[in-house]
Amino acid sequence: MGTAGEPRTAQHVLVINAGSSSLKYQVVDAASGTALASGLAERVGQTGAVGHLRHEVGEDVHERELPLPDHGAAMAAMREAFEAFGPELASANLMAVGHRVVQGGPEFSASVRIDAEVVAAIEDVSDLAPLHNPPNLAGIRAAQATFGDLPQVAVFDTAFHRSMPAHAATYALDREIAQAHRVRRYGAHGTSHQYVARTAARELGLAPESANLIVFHLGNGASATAVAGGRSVDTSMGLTPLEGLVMGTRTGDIDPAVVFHLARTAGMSIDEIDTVMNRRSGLLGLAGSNDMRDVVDAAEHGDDDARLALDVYCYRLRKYIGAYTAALGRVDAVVFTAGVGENSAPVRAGALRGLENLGIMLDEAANKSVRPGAVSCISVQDSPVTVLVVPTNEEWEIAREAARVVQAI
Ligand SMILES: Nc1ncnc2c1ncn2[C@@H]1O[C@H](COP(=O)(O)OP(=O)(O)O)[C@@H](O)[C@H]1O
Ligand SMILES: CC(=O)OP(=O)(O)O
Ligand SMILES: [Mg+2]
Repeated sequence: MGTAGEPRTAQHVLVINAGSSSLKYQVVDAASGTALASGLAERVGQTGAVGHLRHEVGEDVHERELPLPDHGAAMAAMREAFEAFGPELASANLMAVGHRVVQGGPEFSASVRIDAEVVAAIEDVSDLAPLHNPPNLAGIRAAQATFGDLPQVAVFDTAFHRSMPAHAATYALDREIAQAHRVRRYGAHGTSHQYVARTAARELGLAPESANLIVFHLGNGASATAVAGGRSVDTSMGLTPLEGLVMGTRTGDIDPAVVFHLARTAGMSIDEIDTVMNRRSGLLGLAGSNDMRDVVDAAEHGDDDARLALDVYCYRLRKYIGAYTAALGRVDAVVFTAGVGENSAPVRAGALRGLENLGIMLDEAANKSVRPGAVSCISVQDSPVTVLVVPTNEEWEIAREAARVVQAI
């Protein structure tokens, strides 16, 4: 993160990422990526829990407990924190509010200025990202009420993946049913994949239009994207962010018949199965924690459940490397990003184990000495496929998109 107190330009964007029980925010200079302030409101709308707000300006951290019954209250608390601790949030030095929106559906292939029609369209596709879009919309409404004088821009997780060819986006499901209900692969994390792909191409000395990459965004949610010539040509998340890789609490790929089986033989309702597969599975379901640090630690101390969870997680990554190598034909680099991808050497090593025949040769020492926050090359010098760790910066990408949309108007 950069420092406060730099000269004010007209490039400052307030970036909002509203999750189901949280509100993350940053004021970012779209031109430089410098974050002037950032914060996190947690336990939003959780009955019986007291909310928590953490507001950071440079080195200063301000924390506070207070009731946060909804995203409107979180937005108000954020505004109070800016008033008390800075920086000033006047429209004179803020050009836009940029919102992360996970699902843009078939409608949106690029970022847009938010108006009533856009809000209605985001609402219309909420059933395609039931865990993500409703809180994203709550964040938009709260920001409109609080910062009505500023342009608001929606930046969609799905937009980068709209370039996917039909053969990657189409499920072999009854065509009429699929069309009637807009069932196809949409993907997610596109803002991160786009930022990381561009940064990786630069690191490789390639023009973005000529880089072929396999990008792994491994956070709490996790996804892989095959990037050909700078464009997404396949991605592991599908209709919703449940498909694909093993995640903190989500199953990723699973036989859909598991749903019928649990409904018929365990008597579980669709909502119960949804909750199990989205919130109680993945690393949490296999090893008792959704935090990869706990899982690696337990595995290293001989815990068999954690060992298996780690093996399942890494094996899934290896399978996607094989699949996307076939999809791309030529791979310039495999790229790791987000919380797990940037920080976990054992996961990166596990994902790349035994792939020398695909031209992927890890430098074990470089893998173990990756500096947090820096772009690193972790393959041996003559590895045909380069392996990179690239810190993601979704907030900067959202700020750039918001600035671009506002300047184009
Ligand atoms: N040193 C580390 N080793 C392994 N995993 C880590 C480390 N630091 C963070 N993580 C993982 O990163 C995850 C969060 O990643 P992040 O990209 O911040 O996710 P999200 O944006 O989805 O909340 C945590 O759940 C944790 O498992
Ligand atoms: C789409 C998605 O999974 O997002 P997150 O990783 O923020 O949960
Ligand atoms: Mg994230």
